[in-house]
This record gives sequence, structure tokens and C-alpha cells, in this order.
Amino acid sequence: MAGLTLSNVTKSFDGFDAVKDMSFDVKDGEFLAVLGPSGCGKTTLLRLVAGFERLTSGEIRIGGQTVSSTSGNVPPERRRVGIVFQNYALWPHMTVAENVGYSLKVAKVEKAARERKIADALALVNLKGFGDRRPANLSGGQRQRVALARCLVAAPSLVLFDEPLANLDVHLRASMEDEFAAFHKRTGTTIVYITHDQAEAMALADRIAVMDHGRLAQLAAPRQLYMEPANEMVASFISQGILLPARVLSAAESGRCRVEVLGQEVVVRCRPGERPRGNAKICCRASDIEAGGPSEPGFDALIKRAVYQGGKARIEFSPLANPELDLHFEQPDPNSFESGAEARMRLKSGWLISGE
Ligand SMILES: Nc1ncnc2c1ncn2[C@@H]1O[C@H](COP(=O)(O)OP(=O)(O)OP(=O)(O)O)[C@@H](O)[C@H]1O
Repeated sequence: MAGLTLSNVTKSFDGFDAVKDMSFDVKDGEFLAVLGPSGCGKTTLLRLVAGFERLTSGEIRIGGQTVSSTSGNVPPERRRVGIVFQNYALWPHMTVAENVGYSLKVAKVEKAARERKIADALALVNLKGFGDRRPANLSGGQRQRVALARCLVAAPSLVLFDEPLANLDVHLRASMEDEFAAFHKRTGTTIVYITHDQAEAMALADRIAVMDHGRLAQLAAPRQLYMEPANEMVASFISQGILLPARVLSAAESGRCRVEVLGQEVVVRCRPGERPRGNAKICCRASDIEAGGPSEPGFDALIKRAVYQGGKARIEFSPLANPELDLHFEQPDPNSFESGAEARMRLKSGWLISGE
């Protein structure tokens, strides 16, 4: 296996930067998810790494070897990069074993070695004994595993996944997530996994690169992305964080500072070096909000809707002083909030978005 390094990679189409100045490292054996809204450049990034697309500037290295730069481009078939696509693209007239071994046959690998490699690849994806089946006689998840085996048989140094679960139903997705996680643990394959599904990225990846308009917005472990989003885009994108206008009242001390939000003073988490300032934003989650007593610090709100969600209700409300803000929190059963009522709300915590 090998690591992957992108240094200041830009890809322009007719002057439009689909990928802009991206730099990051994927460590040997790491599982990196690339996450972002539609059109942010994920597929272009994958195509650049695979070698299907030439970069406009910058450099890509795989296992220390430069594979893309302005002075040259190693062709896709010589990069030892495996790709698992969203549509598995298996040949229906071939058996599972023939599908998996096709590239070896083309490369004129001798029969006994070929069969051994096919068996090893099928074992890696838990499909031992499926070699004689046809794709039509497999489930969607099994087909996706054949596609994975087909890419593993070539002993790639890096495997790229392009939204591999997008075509599968919800239950199958969950079980394939488990399969991919187990596969990664078992093999230590370096994986770059493109998705627009946050839950999938969070469940699988060691780290997640969030892309926004072709740029890297943040690269961090899932929990850090959730707890400490680098900017407003990441805050609102990851788990639909709630952004609130704030004024910073005190300098950072031990990772916390005091802010004024919705007329309430709250201690929030923050980066070191924060200083008092206006025009700040904090990111909070539904779990950071709770109902408070009438005389407690907090703010008054108008309840808009209570949506029962089995064992709890999602309470949607707007602060009376900021009716343009739509907020919500979760209230365990029994729910005592009714739409149209006024209630006192309290913000318990949050994360101060860096001003840089
Ligand atoms: N060959 C091309 N020529 C011109 N523009 C392109 C080309 N390929 C991609 N783009 C543009 O680059 C931007 C990024 O596209 P890309 O397919 O990489 O996004 P994405 O994040 O994979 O989107 P999605 O999640 O919808 O697949 C888009 O605005 C797209 O229209």
C-alpha cells in the first residue's frame, strides 16, 4: 500500500476552477473520505488521482512517486490505483471469477497464478465460493464486492471509491458500510472514498476532507469536524449545524471564551488566541439547546412546531427577538410544548467559528 500526497493541485475547465489549490496527505493505510455538496469537485479530484484528468497546476504523488505534474502524467494503468464505481459495471456474460480475473487475463498472467489471485481477492471481500456465479445471481451488495475484488486483484497501491453505495437501498448500505469497514481493517488498504453522504463518511473514515467550491474547507477526524468546524460552510454542512450571530466578550482561556448570543451570555468552546470581537458566529447543535425556567438566563422563543419522532419530539422555534432564525432542539417524551406557545430557551454551549 502507499500514501497519497496532493500539493497545490488545481484543475481548470475553460478558466473555471473545478479543483482549486488543494493540498493534503493521505497516510499509508488511511481511510480518507472526501465529502461535499454536489458540484464541489469530488469527482474531478478522483479523476485527477486516477490519472483520467491532467492537472492545471500542482503535483500528485502516490507512494512518493510523482504521478501528475505540469511536466508529466503517469497513465492511469501504470498508477496501480484501483477504482470502485457507483455502478459496478460487471460484465453480465462472465462469471464472478472471470469478471475478477479479466485484467489478469489481458495482462497474460499464467492460469494457475491467475486462479490463485482471483481466489485471494474473492476471499478478501468475503465471497469465497462465489466464483462460478453470474452477476445476475448476486445481490446488489455482493455485486459491489465483486467490483471491489476486481480492483483488488491487481494489487493496487491505493483504492478509490466513487460513491460506491449510492445505488443501494438503505439496509444494504448499512451492511455494506460494515463490510467496507471490516475490509479496511483486515487489509490496511489506503482508501480515498468519495461520497456526499455524511453518515457514511463519519462511520467509515479515519479523516474526512470537506470540499467547498473546489477548495479544501477542512480536513479532520469526524468528531473534530462535528465539534470544531473550521468555517461557516463546514458548520452548516456537517449535521446541519445551527449558526448564530455572536459577540465575543472574553479572550480564549483553556479552550473556552464568553460570548453573547441572542441576548444571553454563554461560555463556548473556541480556538486558542480568540480575542473579544463583534460580528462573530457560533455553531451549535440541537443538543446544545434546552428549555429553561422563566427566571433563568436564556431567551424567549415562539414555538412553531412539535414533531413527534418516537420517544422524543423535535421542537422547532424562533427567538422572539430574532424571528428570522429557525432553531430546534429535542425534547424526550412527554412533550409539553405546543405550537404558538412562548417559552424560555437556554443555550448551553457551542463552538466559536474562527474569524480567520
Ligand atoms: N469536463 C468538464 N468540463 C467542464 N466542466 C466540468 C467538467 N467536469 C466537471 N466540471 C465542472 O466542475 C465542477 C465540479 O464537478 P464534479 O463532477 O467534480 O463535482 P462533484 O462534487 O463530483 O459533484 P457530484 O456530487 O454532483 O457528482 C462542476 O461545476 C462541473 O460542472
